[in-house]
This record gives sequence, structure tokens and C-alpha cells, in this order.
Amino acid sequence: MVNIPLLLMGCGGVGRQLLHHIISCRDLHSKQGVRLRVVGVCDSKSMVTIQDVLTFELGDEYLLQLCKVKSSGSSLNGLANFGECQVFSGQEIEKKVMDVAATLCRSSGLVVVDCSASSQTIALLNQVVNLYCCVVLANKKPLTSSLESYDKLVSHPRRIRHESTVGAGLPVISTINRILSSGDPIFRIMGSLSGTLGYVMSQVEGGRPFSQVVNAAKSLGYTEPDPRDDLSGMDVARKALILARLLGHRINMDSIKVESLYPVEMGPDVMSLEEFLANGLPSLDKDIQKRIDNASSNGNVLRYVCLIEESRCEVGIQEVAKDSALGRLKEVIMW
Ligand SMILES: NC(=O)C1=CN([C@@H]2O[C@H](COP(=O)(O)OP(=O)(O)OC[C@H]3O[C@@H](n4cnc5c(N)ncnc54)[C@H](OP(=O)(O)O)[C@@H]3O)[C@@H](O)[C@H]2O)C=CC1
Ligand SMILES: N[C@@H](CC=O)C(=O)O
Repeated sequence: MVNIPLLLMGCGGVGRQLLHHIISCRDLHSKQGVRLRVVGVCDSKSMVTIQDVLTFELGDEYLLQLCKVKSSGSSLNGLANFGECQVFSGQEIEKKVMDVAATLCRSSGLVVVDCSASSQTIALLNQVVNLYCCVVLANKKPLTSSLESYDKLVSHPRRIRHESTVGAGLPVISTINRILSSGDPIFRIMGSLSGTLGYVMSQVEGGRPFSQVVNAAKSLGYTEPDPRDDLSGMDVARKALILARLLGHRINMDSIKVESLYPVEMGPDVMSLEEFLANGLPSLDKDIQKRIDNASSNGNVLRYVCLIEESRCEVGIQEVAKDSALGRLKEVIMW
């Protein structure tokens, strides 16, 4: 049996789903000769781990309890130290992650999984990858900051996996990598890359108010922690940048043309999330409905589309024919 120690950073919707998935796949993994040993879990304020990471792991019962604590909205801080389990907070976290990485990199290795939506993890990821740990990303930010930081991370291609940054686990990245490694060129990528905006655009077509649909997408766990990250187009722009860089385009975020679905006065620097959801969002309903109606009178629908072609990289709303590949997308088809 190959034991693979795993440390999870971020225990929100995606992180918890990953833990549940690992637990529910124990039999399958054992048939495959693999055991994923979860040796640490972090949220934004705390880290839970065990004293002896070489021998022990956080048990499945404990992980399920931890998921319950997190889904109730509490911090991991609320989990008291007991038995082998220890809780660290504040600046101790980074030191402890490095301790765990340094201990395990010399023996079985360590997989660090980033399921946060934070850019604060970038420095730590670069350090652990240098210790020969493997890094798995759902978080797009480590791949979409400066080119220098991107180059550092991807300079260890065998130690980085990020399939769920674009396509939420659909084999988008691996397909592109296979095409490129076969020597075939990719001239153009066009798609609806946002689960949230795919859902929103197809639901408003049916007559539901925009604000109601965005709130539903948030409850379903499709949106980023702040749904303005999706509505501003920034989350799609990050996916576009990841794909463009994969194709070899040496570009940064500021090279991407991004259309936002709300005005700057409703941005995070000006308005709290609560105020945006309560007042800002509903005030956008009419305008979006008007755009939908206009498109519909031309026999078309609106889709939030990403286009990457030569040096052009843009994301924004497009009116597309109802029976086109993009027009036929309904709800969450392609993330
Ligand atoms: N939703 C989806 O379907 C998909 C999401 N993704 C990506 O997955 C990531 C997570 O999304 P989601 O689970 O919905 O987001 P959530 O907001 O539900 O969870 C984010 C988690 O990250 C934690 N966190 C924040 N900062 C740090 C930090 N510096 N170190 C460690 N943990 C931190 C948060 O802690 P705390 O609990 O204390 O706030 C929280 O537990 C995002 O980057 C998203 O883009 C990728 C594919 C699909
Ligand atoms: N907020 C994102 C989640 C995955 O990255 C989306 O809606 O696609």
C-alpha cells in the first residue's frame, strides 16, 4: 500500500467536499493500493494537525466532525486539542505547515492541496514545492499573479496539479496539455468557463430575476466567497489567464479585456458584501432583463464567454444564437 500524506489548506465548500470524497473512496483507493492520509487541515485562522505526522493521521471520524464544525460557520479554532490532534493559529500556522512538509518530504513526501480562494497561500506553496512536496490547486490565484511567481510554481511541472482550476475537474487542462505535447497547435479557445455565470445566464432567460438567481448560485456553492468575483468577470479572467499561459502566452491579468456585470460603485472597496446583496444586486435586475429581452428579440441568448486567440484574450457577455454550441448550454454545463 502506498501511503500519501495530504495537507489541506481551505476547508470551505470545496475543501469539505474533497474530505468527504476521500473518505467515501477508501475502498476504491485500497483496491488501487493507495491510502490518502490527511495529516493537516487549515482554514483562514487555524490549522489542525497531529504530533507525529510520520505515523498518524487525522481519522475519518475526526475529519467528519471537522467538516461539521466548518459547515456550521465556526473556525477550526473551536476544535480543542485532544489526543494526538493539535490546533495552531495565527503565525504558528505557516511554521507548522513547513515543519510538516520538512518532516514528510524526506520520507513519503507530502501533497499540499490549496482549496482556499486566497493569494496569501502563494509564498507558502512556493516554499513547499521547493521541498519536493506536490501541490494540487483548486485555487486559481497562485497561477494568476505575476509571471515571475507563475514561472516559479510551474518550473516543477511534475509537482503541480491544477485540473480543477478550470473546468472544475472536467479534463480541460489535461486535454490541452496532451494536445500541446503531441505537437499540435491550439489556435483558439472559446467557452463558457464560469459555473456561476452559466447558471445565471440560462436561469434569467427563463424569467427569474438576476438578483434571485445570483443568490441561488451562492447558496448552491457555485460562486466565489464574494459573488462579485464572478460577476466582475475576474474569476473567469483568472481561468482565461491560466489557459492562455498554458498555451504559452506570456501575459498578465492586465492584458485581459474583462466585462463586469456591476458598476465600480458597487465594488468591494466601496460596498460591503451584505449591502451589495441587499441593495446593489437587485438594482441590476432591470438592466440585465433589458439585455436579455433585446437578445431574445433577435432570436439570440446571452452567454458570458471567454475567447483566447493569438494575442487576444477577453471575457464578457456575447449575444449568441440560441442553437449554437454556447447558446444551448443550460445551467452548469462547463466550469
Ligand atoms: N465552488 C466551486 O465549484 C469551485 C471552486 N473552485 C475554487 O476552490 C476554491 C475554494 O472555493 P470554495 O470552497 O467555494 O470557497 P469557500 O469560501 O467556501 O472556502 C474557502 C476556504 O479557504 C479558507 N482560507 C481562506 N484564506 C486561507 C488561507 N490563507 N489559508 C488557508 N485557508 C484559507 C477559508 O477559511 P475560513 O473558513 O476561515 O473562512 C475557507 O475555509 C476557490 O479558489 C474557488 O475558485 C474551483 C473549482 C470549483
Ligand atoms: N466561482 C467559480 C467556481 C469555480 O471555479 C465558477 O462559478 O465557475
